Amino acid sequence: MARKFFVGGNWKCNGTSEEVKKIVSTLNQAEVPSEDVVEVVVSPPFVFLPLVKSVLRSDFHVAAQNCWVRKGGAFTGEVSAEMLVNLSIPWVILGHSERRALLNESNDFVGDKVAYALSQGLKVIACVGETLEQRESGSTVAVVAEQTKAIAEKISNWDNVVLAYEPVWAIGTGKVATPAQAQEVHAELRKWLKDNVSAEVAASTRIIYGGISSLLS
Ligand SMILES: O=C(CO)COP(=O)(O)O
Repeated sequence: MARKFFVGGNWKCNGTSEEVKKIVSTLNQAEVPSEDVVEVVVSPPFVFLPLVKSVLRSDFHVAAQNCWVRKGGAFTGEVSAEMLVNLSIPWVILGHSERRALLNESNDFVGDKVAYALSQGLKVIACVGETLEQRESGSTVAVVAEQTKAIAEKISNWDNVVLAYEPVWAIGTGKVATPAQAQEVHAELRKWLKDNVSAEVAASTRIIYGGISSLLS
């Protein structure tokens, strides 16, 4: 079966409620192919999730940008997977490079988060990607494979996972990966899934690119 296209917008830690409403109103007027062809998901900061969900067209969906690694409780400042499910937030981004780098989220921790979020019924956009230093030293494939392995070891069903290849050097830097550079790593990730998970998972898992596209430059 063909993989459905997936387009996501990560709004990061930006926006006011007025700005958020404006962006949603623009998105609501956009002409895009039907939901059967392309899934469109936007990811506002936590506090705007209910607002965005209430005004966003019904064929587009929302994603949280993070969630806690296990059941909620005494974890000040965190938001649990259960809370997202309770508010019918279908998606969550996990393992974003900004959180890996700035908040020291390890491969293991991200793997645990992905497993827990999936166990609660969330769909996960799991991010992997190498730094510029890692790319220049030739370890891109090893780095993304290690990050993917930490997830693969903890989950048994990939149906609700979208793998996002987001090279750190192309995130928020204005630098862009060429389509060929993105495709090369996507192919390696698909091969990794085939060799280490299964041919079915390799064929069905959507792998997307994150970072400013060279198509936009
Ligand atoms: O982080 C991103 C997607 O998750 C993309 O970031 P930029 O658009 O800032 O490069």
